[in-house]
Amino acid sequence: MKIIIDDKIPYIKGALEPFAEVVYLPGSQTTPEVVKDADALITRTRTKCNRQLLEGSNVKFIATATIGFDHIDTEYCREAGIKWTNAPGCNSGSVEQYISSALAVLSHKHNFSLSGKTIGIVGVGNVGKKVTRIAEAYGMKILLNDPPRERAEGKGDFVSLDEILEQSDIITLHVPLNMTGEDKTFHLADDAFFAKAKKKPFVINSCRGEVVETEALKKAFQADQIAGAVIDCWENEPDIDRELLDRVDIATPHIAGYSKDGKANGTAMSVQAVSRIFGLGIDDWTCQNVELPASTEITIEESGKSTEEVLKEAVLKTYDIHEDDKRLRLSPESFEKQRGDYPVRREFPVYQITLLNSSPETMEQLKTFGFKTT
Ligand SMILES: NC(=O)C1=CN([C@@H]2O[C@H](COP(=O)(O)OP(=O)(O)OC[C@H]3O[C@@H](n4cnc5c(N)ncnc54)[C@H](O)[C@@H]3O)[C@@H](O)[C@H]2O)C=CC1
Ligand SMILES: O=C(O)C(=O)[C@H](O)COP(=O)(O)O
Repeated sequence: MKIIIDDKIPYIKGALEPFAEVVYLPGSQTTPEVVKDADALITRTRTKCNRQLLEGSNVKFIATATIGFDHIDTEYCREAGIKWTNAPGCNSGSVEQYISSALAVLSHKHNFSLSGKTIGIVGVGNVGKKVTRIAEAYGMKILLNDPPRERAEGKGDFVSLDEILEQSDIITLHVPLNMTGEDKTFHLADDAFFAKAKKKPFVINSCRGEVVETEALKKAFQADQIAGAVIDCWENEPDIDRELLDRVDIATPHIAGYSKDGKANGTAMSVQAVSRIFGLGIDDWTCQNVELPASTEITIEESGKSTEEVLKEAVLKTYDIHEDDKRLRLSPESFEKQRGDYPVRREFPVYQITLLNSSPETMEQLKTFGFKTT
């Protein structure tokens, strides 16, 4: 058996070598010639798994170590009898941390409290649910939009996209990239979307670049329809629009999901999937030696601070989104390299917080974020 693995997938070396010939390659070098005699691919968003790559090959199974699977032509795979899987939820905690940090930085930069502001969450799956949790802890009012869930589960608390646009101070997008169909999300944020945004909101896109139409977003800035934007996912990555880069509040190179925890989950889920499909007997394989930051202990003095201030301080001590923003602005041409060389980031549950002069309410909300507390 031969398995081709993207060489930017961490912690995987040695896992499959006892069962197969394993070849590690950059996503860009995963060509039709290379995959011709492979049985399985373990891949990332950078490899388009379509007819052009796969036709006439031996590939029977593709595991992508990511949540999104818009790089897999699922219709072609069905026709060709190629099974595939993604890694649902693997880095949703990382995106939650990214949004927590982005909200903290926006509120500092524009001098407003998150508490009492209305956040519209579009797409309420693994990521959207976690963002709901942290937004509630910050004291925000929540509006949820998810038509597929609404159809399946009933109206419940869901609202229309128009209501989100009319009432939100901040809108954050967490939908998959759907190119067509009833739930199309390609250019979901277009001219009409921004024209309906009544409260001049901040817009956050950490799902897929193509969900927001770049020209429409630039026009929305010019027309003063939005207060600002946070962009992690861009159209035409890695060749991103420089004018947009200059306009947005926070710009990052598609790294919202790049905590080590998220990467390790994606790797483990992919290895386990290959094991199940080919009967390798390592269905419970997990990653070893996931790096920790220099310190996982945080001490915060609560006196004189609101719960929101303490939460923002705690979040920024684990992950300050400014660092990613600075690197991208300094060197937008090295977008892909910055992703490949991404520093160690760990999610909230690895951190122990000591809160001095603590209030029960703040302790409770720190726990909601997933911190260990004393
Ligand atoms: N920037 C990054 O590093 C990362 C980006 N992502 C992106 O975020 C997306 C969401 O991730 P998850 O929440 O884990 O996925 P998920 O599949 O758990 O949830 C997506 C939700 O969006 C809903 N949805 C689908 N079409 C919709 C529409 N037209 N309008 C409103 N809601 C709609 C679905 O019903 C579902 O509840 C992924 O598909 C991926 O593209 C995910 C992880 C990391
Ligand atoms: O999981 C997803 O979906 C993502 O967008 C990933 O964080 C992207 O990771 P790469 O596959 O591009 O490394």
